Amino acid sequence: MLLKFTKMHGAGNDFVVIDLISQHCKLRPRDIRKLADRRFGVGCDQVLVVEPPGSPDVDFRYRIYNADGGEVEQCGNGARCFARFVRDKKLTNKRVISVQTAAGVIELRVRDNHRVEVNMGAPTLDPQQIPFDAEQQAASYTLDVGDQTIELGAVSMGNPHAVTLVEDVAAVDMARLGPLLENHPRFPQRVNAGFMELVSDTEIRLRVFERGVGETLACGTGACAAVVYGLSRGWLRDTVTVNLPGGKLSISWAGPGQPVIMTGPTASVFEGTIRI
Ligand SMILES: N[C@H](CCC[C@H](N)C(=O)O)C(=O)O
Repeated sequence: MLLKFTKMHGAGNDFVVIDLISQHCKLRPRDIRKLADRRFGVGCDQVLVVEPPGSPDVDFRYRIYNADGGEVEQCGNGARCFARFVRDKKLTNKRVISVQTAAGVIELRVRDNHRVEVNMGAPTLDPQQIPFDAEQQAASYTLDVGDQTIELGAVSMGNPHAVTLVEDVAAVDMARLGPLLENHPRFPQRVNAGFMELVSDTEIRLRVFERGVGETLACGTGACAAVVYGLSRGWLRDTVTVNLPGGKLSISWAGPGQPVIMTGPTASVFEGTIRI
């Protein structure tokens, strides 16, 4: 079957976006892996699938698949690109769009110059919800990772994140530490591994080794998790600029029980069709 797609990115975190409202096909994990393959397919970090709403009180449902073919709960950069996609494709003309994801309903607000603000919902720090194996919830945890002991924060934005404070993100041995953390046995559903460097109490640098993908140029939920951890530790204020290798995101959080608000760019790069 020939499948139409749109190639997009949010701060360099790239996506193949597929409208399964006007097209009808069943995407198996091997189809996702082919779409995401940078040589045998289109190439992307995640595949985003647009579906009709499952209930009358949301505008759309969107499914998120990592490059390894696994479906995941949440994708911050993807949510922004989703909002741009459904408006570019005239599937809606709303500027405030509610979307059902596997982690719950999120609200997208389209701002000027293709920027989108996303209410990502409230973070979870309860280890059982993340999930993360720990006796009890704590401000940080120490983990044996390879031949190192690493202190990190554990946060869920609907998907699991481990955040480590470092002096210099450029010096992180991502190729070695990333996979060790992603597959650490104390994260039973694996984890996205973020490395955060403090620039000031309102600015950080961040690199993320994403579950199911590897290092990406940006990770929206990772940026949210890093700010939640940094603010919880008293290192950050309530609105933070997050500098990622692919671009900048603005993250705001008013504290426990409050939603995290992420604002950032979207880009639509090309359209195509692929034989699946
Ligand atoms: N790799 C993530 C999903 C995509 C998250 C990221 N691309 C974002 O922008 O939030 C996971 O397995 O939970």
